[in-house]
Amino acid sequence: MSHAVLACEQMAHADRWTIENAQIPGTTLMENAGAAVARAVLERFGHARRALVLCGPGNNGGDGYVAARILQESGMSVTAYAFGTPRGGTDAAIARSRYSGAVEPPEEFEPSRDDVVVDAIFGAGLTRDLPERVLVALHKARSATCPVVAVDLPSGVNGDSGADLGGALTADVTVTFFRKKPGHLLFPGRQACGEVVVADIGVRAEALAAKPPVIFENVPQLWGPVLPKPDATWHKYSRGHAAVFSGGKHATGAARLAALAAQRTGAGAVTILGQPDALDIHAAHLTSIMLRPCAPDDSYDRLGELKGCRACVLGPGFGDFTTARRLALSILQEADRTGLRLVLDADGITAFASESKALFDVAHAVVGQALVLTPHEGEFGRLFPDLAEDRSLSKVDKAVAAAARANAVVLYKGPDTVVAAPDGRAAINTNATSSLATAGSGDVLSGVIGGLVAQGLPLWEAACAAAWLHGEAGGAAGPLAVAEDIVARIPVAFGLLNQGRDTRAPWP
Ligand SMILES: NC(=O)C1=CN([C@@H]2O[C@H](COP(=O)(O)OP(=O)(O)OC[C@H]3O[C@@H](n4cnc5c(N)ncnc54)[C@H](OP(=O)(O)O)[C@@H]3O)[C@@H](O)[C@H]2O)[C@@H](O)CC1
Ligand SMILES: Nc1ncnc2c1ncn2[C@@H]1O[C@H](COP(=O)(O)OP(=O)(O)O)[C@@H](O)[C@H]1O
Ligand SMILES: [K+]
Repeated sequence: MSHAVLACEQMAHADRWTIENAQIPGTTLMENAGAAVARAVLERFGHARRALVLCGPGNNGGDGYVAARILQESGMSVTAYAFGTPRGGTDAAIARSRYSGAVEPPEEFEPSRDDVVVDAIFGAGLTRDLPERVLVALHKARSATCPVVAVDLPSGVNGDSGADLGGALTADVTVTFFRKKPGHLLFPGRQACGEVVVADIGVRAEALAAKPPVIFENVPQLWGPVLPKPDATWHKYSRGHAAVFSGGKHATGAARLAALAAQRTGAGAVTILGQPDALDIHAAHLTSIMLRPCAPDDSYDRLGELKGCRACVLGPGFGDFTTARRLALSILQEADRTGLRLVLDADGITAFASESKALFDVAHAVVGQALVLTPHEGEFGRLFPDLAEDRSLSKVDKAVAAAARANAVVLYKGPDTVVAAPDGRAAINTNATSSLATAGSGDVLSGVIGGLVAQGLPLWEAACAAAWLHGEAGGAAGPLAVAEDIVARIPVAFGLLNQGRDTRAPWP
């Protein structure tokens, strides 16, 4: 199955391309779409007393009328409810005319618990808030607590952003066509969709050749091929050396979590840099991680003394904004010479809240890329306030714009983490669990990224892989996981990949 995700506009283009170039009529695509919806209803809710099909005026409603016809032919008791009339001559009007069963006005819609509701009011063509009569019907369906099958998207969910324009139902199943859209993966859309079934309706993949997709669901196919492969000639430094900057003596835990995570991710050597009193605390907790003193006014050249160090993590528990800015800027200024890459997280991001231009300027001066930013919602707003506030942008749009502005890979955290690259690629992570919502979990993630970058992974792939592994480890650690448990499960997550046992995301 393809893991490309299409914007609604790209989907409409693929539909048109298929109709024009593959000579497949729009009515055939609609037949196939409606048949896929009917199949989902029959497979899951074929025992329902009645199928009540809510049909809008556009092609989404057209799919609904096709499904209504097929459900009726299969012996179910079916009633359609018309929310507007398809324009004459459209595919939807043809679908409407081929359905010979009952069509009632919305006011007649009275669902009960034993029914199944098919929501085919609006899909990709949703342009404005839902009209009152639609809201009333959706409210009735919600109150009836009957199962809901949504066509393409629950009506009210924006296919590009996942925003709920108001009142969308929470479906049990959403049947979409050809490829997923961002709205299926971004919250709150993801929650409204329930299980997402992607149906092949005959739309041709060649339709995407001229402009290949740049948004993906974050699955191992994206980055599996660049994961480090064991090599018999390895030594610890050639495997990859990562450095983590520690906070002061009362804030050492975050750096320790990041360092342990980098180590569990496969970095052959990990060093924590910090002030001597902080290192004393680390020394009491750590064995195989190296410690190296580094005073606030030390030149960053100390990093140059770290053999083969390719990645450093700056920010978790760091506390000192002035030093964070000085270190980050000097690491980036020297990045072309040293090859060192910077994962800037937490306090390292906040340190640039009112001085982001200085960071972006040095990041742009690097040949290639040297910076990964890992903001959560609050940190994102500190670095990119205008993007954060722009309600016309989806989370993917925001992350992509931020990545281009900062010349950085931006991993925008949350239950629907988006990883964007300056060239416009974006992956939406779906392999995560709410057990990751625990203090220190983000520190673990920055360490996983640092560990993968230290092993030579390109930055976007490293961040995507890290989001996936972090989610997998969090899942393995269970609902009451604490950050230490997530670190401990990273090898389990890796093992799953290496053994190709992950059935949700087939290994290439
Ligand atoms: N060949 C294809 O393309 C295929 C497409 N397929 C299916 O088509 C769906 C997309 O179809 P679509 O473009 O017709 O949009 P759709 O979601 O039905 O809504 C448009 C209608 O609703 C109206 N309207 C919108 N918002 C409104 C609001 N808030 N309140 C009130 N009215 C509102 C809008 O009116 P207008 O804005 O023009 O005034 C227009 O009349 C897609 O999701 C998939 O299910 C499949 O069959 C496979 C083949
Ligand atoms: N409900 C959730 N579902 C999935 N992932 C989550 C959820 N809540 C938080 N996360 C993930 O957990 C991590 C939390 O990071 P962060 O907010 O920086 O925490 P901390 O600063 O305490 O380490 C992020 O990777 C985020 O994407
Ligand atoms: K719908």
